[in-house]
Amino acid sequence: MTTQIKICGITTSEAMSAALDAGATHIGLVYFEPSPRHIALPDASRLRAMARGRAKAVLLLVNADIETTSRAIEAVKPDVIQFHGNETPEWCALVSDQLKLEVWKALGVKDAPTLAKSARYDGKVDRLLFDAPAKALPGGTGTSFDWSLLTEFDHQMPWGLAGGLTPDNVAEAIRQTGTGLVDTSSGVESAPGVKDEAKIRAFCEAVRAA
Ligand SMILES: O=C(O)c1ccccc1NCC(=O)[C@H](O)[C@H](O)COP(=O)(O)O
Repeated sequence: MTTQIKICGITTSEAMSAALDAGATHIGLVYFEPSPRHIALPDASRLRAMARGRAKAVLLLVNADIETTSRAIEAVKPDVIQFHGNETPEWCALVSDQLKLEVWKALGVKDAPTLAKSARYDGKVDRLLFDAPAKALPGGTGTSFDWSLLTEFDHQMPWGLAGGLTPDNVAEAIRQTGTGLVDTSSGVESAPGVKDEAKIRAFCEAVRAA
């Protein structure tokens, strides 16, 4: 099975071109001001247009209110909304039903009980994205969690793996977890928020070789 690749936190057309040319299947655009990867809506819309027909555009929001959520979706017209805060299953389902968008929910995995709680989202979202627990920010932390928790988990719905993935460890992550989608941000950067085109290429090559 081909592993899907999400390169998250794209903020420039150069990084977008590098990710698309390297074969990313999903591009993440972060709309969350505290993040070093935050992007204004007009820029997100312009980058989103570059991805059209080549990769799915994933718009990330964190605990955004209804007005912000609607405004961001209207401006960017993403293929997928990724909720990366404390959004409830009911909120995710509402957005999915009303806006007819693919909805993902990211969850920070601390231990087996926190993973078990992800069942609340079964049937309410299209995919769960298992990430490292929040630090100063809820995502883009550059840290991994204990992948063995996933191998023991009874997955009931599509899911992906995020958190500290790099060109050097992604093959092992795929081997250990059997994930069908990997997501990286810090692991393909030279500094927080600055994407490194060579690392993007290396990451995608490592996934295909896994
Ligand atoms: O990337 C961010 O700055 C960010 C900030 C707030 C919420 C989510 C954020 N990123 C979400 C992602 O999907 C990242 O790719 C994921 O958390 C993995 O990040 P990393 O560990 O840096 O590879």
